[in-house]
Amino acid sequence: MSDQSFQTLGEFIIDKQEDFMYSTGELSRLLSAIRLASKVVNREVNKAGIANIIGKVGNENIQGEEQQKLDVLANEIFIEALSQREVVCGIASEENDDYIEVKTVENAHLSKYVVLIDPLDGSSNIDVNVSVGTIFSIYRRVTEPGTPVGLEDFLQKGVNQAAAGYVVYGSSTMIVYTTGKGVNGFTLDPSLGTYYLSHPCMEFPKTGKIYSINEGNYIKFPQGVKDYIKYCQQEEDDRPYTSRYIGSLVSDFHRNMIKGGIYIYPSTSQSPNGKLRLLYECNPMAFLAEQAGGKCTDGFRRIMEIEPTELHQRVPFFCGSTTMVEKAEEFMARAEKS
Ligand SMILES: O=P(O)(O)OC[C@H]1O[C@](O)(COP(=O)(O)O)[C@@H](O)[C@@H]1O
Ligand SMILES: [Mg+2]
Ligand SMILES: [Mg+2]
Repeated sequence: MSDQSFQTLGEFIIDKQEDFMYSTGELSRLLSAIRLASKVVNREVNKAGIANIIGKVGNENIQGEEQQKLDVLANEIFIEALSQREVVCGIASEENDDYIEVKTVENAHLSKYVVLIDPLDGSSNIDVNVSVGTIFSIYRRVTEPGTPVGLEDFLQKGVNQAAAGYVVYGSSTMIVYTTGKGVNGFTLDPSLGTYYLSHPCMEFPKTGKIYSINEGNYIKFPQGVKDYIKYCQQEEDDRPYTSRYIGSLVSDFHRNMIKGGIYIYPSTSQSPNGKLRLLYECNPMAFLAEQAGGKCTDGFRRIMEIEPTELHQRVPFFCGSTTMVEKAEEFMARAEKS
């Protein structure tokens, strides 16, 4: 089957506009801006070793993490692409302390969308040529278009997302996203610079044999997580499961969605809310997981029902094949009672 027979992402975005009765095309233009930015980041990631974009910049972001050069570059590329078009009125990013009100183009304040991004996910893997990603979450603002953007436009429950997705810069580069009508994946043909629909209607297998967790933190994990890891390693039924942990949320999630599996970043004795950020890591992945028939909780509560209180707040994260997440929750509830 030649490239031409695959639907392009551009065609798909336009076609799917009809799904929304009163569509103005604004969301389509916003998704197209993300598509463009992902190609620019892809070009930089592919030549990272020879383009002096490996290593640290020497600053810390608001999370207290040392920023990698590619964190900063990817952040600039996405903010540039989004703020040069009248598609968003506000942007929040892992790499910016506060949200940005877009004033670079005349009518940006009339836009009804805000975007939250993790411009480069899996930063610890940049220097070692292991796949990394970008994560995005899109909301309709709650304040009136034409009025100043406010924090309340960003601090919305995940259930309010208009769209969410990720880009994985791996052996091939893919965009995977949802607008609440299923999950579709598109592969970039670098020779043409075009994304093609390669993974229509992606679905999490109901169960799987892969568990993804940083076992190096084992002693700091809650008892319920320790018990679940033991369960995964027992020789019984279809177990032991296989342990796979890339250390890039996007890549671990992507593999588990295709093969069946669970990714866990729990609370630890040091960080009671774990590491991952609710608004631009957990909510978008939860929206995708649920749209693909999977499940996503903090071990007890549905991630997308959590009421956000801060832009960079963290939550424990259990995400993947429904049966596996429910089993992990069983161990969490049991440990909680004992
Ligand atoms: O090294 P750890 O503690 O296991 O953390 C790895 C996790 O942290 C992250 O790198 C956090 O994301 P960022 O790289 O965007 O900060 C996830 O992608 C990954 O799953
Ligand atoms: Mg991340
Ligand atoms: Mg990041």
